[in-house]
Amino acid sequence: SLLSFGWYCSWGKGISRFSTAVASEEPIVPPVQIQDTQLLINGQFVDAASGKTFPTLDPRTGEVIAHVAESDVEDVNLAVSAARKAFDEGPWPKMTAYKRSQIILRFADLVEKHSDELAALETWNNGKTYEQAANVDVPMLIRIFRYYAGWADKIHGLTVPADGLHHVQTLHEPIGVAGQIVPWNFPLLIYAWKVAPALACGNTVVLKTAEQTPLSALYVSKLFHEAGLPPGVLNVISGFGPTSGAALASHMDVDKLAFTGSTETGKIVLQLAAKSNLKPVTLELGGKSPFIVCEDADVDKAVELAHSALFFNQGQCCCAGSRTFVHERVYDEFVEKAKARALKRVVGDPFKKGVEQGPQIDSGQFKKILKYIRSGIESGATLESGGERFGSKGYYIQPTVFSNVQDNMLIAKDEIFGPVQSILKFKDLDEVIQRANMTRYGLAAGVFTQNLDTANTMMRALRAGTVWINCFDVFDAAIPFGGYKMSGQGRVRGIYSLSSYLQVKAVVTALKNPAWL
Ligand SMILES: NC(=O)c1ccc[n+]([C@@H]2O[C@H](COP(=O)([O-])OP(=O)(O)OC[C@H]3O[C@@H](n4cnc5c(N)ncnc54)[C@H](O)[C@@H]3O)[C@@H](O)[C@H]2O)c1
Repeated sequence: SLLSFGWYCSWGKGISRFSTAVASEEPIVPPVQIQDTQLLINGQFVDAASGKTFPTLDPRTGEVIAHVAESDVEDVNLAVSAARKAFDEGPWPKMTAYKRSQIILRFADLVEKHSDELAALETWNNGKTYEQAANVDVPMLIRIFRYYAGWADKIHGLTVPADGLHHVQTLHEPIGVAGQIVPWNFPLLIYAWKVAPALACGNTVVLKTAEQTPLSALYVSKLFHEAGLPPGVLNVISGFGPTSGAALASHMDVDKLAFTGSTETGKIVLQLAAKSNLKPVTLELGGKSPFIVCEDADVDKAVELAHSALFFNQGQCCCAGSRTFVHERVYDEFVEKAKARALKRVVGDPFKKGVEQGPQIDSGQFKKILKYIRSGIESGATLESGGERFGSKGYYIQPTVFSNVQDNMLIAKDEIFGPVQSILKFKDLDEVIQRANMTRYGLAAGVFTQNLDTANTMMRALRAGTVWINCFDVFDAAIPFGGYKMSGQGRVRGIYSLSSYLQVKAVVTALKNPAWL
């Protein structure tokens, strides 16, 4: 399907020229019309109650793509009451699980049909490469919805052998209205991680998109209604965190809150939930994940994986392998090759075939990343490649590699969320385990070794929600994902996500004659 876009290959020939000059070329015109810019409440697209809108920008240029309705407290109230009514009175939680799963499957089929447009919209609004949006983000969204559609009719309780004259059973019921707040780095993928399990379990949803990337969630949610989703079951609002997001987190009629974003905002929403109705909260937050290359690792493979572990999605991944620990025996070779690989990385218009890296999401992130790069230089790390903006337009940053990074430098401690690789040297396993764990985060870790004993030790010793061994960024629908420590609470994906969208009700019935229990 990539080749079906004539424009996609129209720049022709070599991609090498793009690695030096993006600014001199006009951005490729995305092959998609923007239709949905209002709030989706109770199955209808509506303006914000205030009539306010805000611009959503193209990260390639900083120019306005569209003006989008800006929700605030009043709109959140409307969306929550639509979701409440759909839960309390509507058909969704009461229909057979099989029927729910059929609607979700129909939705996945519709997304598949529209996947080219959807990928283009995601690239336009986010800056990620079209190749990634089309081959990773959209197919994964489809896969996640099909996976949870499969769960819908396999959720059931237990019969419990309690002491005494009682028949005891548990009912696994939907929790009610789920409030969901998502970030901008994987707008569609994180939408899927949140919406799919919530709906499969029979809940209703109010989802607030990130202010940088409101468009793709509106597009797919319209398709959901075409697939037969009853009105009010899935409400999608665009808007800002401190207004709309905070109103959702503190709403008395929201029964559960799921948040993905920064650790700082995670703390805020947890407080808002506690101060209002004590709604349970799941949090997927930031990370500073170690990627550990042991002395026996295949260096070429490790270089390539370490490169993609950090630079994938412009370095804007919560689980980015942002501390590359390399054993001293292979360190020099690794640094040379990591630098060479970064210098080869193709930066340019994300719609162009062969481009590996597009722009960062916005000017705030762009400036923050450049500041961290300056801090790396000032604190004495060795700048091996990159270090500056790329081109003169938009939010592109050169693939940047630092070696000689020390644990106490800011670039080794803070989540940079950009294309900046920090390479640190280590001597032995106990030392690297201790240093890898010396962080407030605990989202993921990568280990590169051919020694089974080393792998077994590391997988147990590393305090992280995911340990990838000789691989990285494997995001299957069935694999649970979440953080230790300040990287979050709870898990998304897989069977583990279901429990955060279910209540367990114990039903105890007195028995007259226990003989047949
Ligand atoms: N662990 C994961 O699965 C995962 C996945 C993706 C991103 N992330 C993290 O997300 C962060 C990047 O995303 P971001 O910059 O959009 O994060 P952010 O915390 O600034 O924003 C995330 C969402 O929270 C909303 N928000 C902001 N302030 C709020 C408030 N006071 N009340 C309620 N909602 C509020 C925003 O509008 C947005 O929708 C990174 O730290 C990254 O590691 C984590």
